[in-house]
Amino acid sequence: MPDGSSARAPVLEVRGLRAGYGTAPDTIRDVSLSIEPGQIVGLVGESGCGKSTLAKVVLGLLRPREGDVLVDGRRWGDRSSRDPLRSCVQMVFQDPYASLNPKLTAAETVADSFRRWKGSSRRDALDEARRLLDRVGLPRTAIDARAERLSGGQCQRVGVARALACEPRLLVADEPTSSLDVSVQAQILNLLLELQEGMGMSMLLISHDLSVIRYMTSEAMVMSGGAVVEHGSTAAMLRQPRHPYTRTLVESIPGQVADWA
Ligand SMILES: Nc1ncnc2c1ncn2[C@@H]1O[C@H](COP(=O)(O)OP(=O)(O)OP(=O)(O)O)[C@@H](O)[C@H]1O
Repeated sequence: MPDGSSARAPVLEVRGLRAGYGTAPDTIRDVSLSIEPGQIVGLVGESGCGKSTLAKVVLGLLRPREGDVLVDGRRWGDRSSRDPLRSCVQMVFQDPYASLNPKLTAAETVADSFRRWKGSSRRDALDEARRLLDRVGLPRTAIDARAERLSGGQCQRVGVARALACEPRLLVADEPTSSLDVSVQAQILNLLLELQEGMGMSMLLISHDLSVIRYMTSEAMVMSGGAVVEHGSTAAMLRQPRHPYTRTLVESIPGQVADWA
């Protein structure tokens, strides 16, 4: 390209997005962002500012009122369940217990994904699931245990493996560690980093915890009241927040900011 920039399309491009529920006013407005291949972008903001709403639009679960969502340069418009783009964007949920069927084993849960997205036979899907669960660090003894018997961290590893079964281009992780014990949070964040590096996957990481955003991302955006109020280098944003809301956010955790300085 003449300007020397990469010829590869961003994995996710969101332009001028406006979205909301029913007849209520817009929940999010004028949201634009771009995520390059292999990049993790952080999204932070107060409760109710519209982070999950943006995630729903990116996942194709909520139709935007205005604007475009492109995945790998292709319009994310048709919400048909057969749309191959659906498999390109996967989600890791906040509450790993609630997101799994408690009666299915870890292997059965992930095998379901292989059958659904790759059309694998039951036996092949279980083999593939066991290999993937091993890769995400689930202990062998837990692979054939029902989800209801697993710890929160183990359930989240199953949730991650389930999302990875279709080799997504983009993982949307909505508060993936906020319901886990502090001791387990770092393990799951490191797992996500390892997988992102190993698979070249991109990630939109949603968190209200600035230390998580700091640890995981080099670029982040801050939302407030449904709009993006700051967007840029994570380190610069934490050192010198420009928007009053970002300043409030950073100042509310003085101990952590001092550690990062
Ligand atoms: N299904 C829905 N129907 C109607 N309103 C909704 C729906 N889901 C969310 N909202 C509203 O949209 C606004 C934004 O919610 P959203 O879940 O996107 O915020 P959030 O930033 O993810 O919050 P949190 O950090 O608490 O998860 C809130 O006022 C919420 O009540």
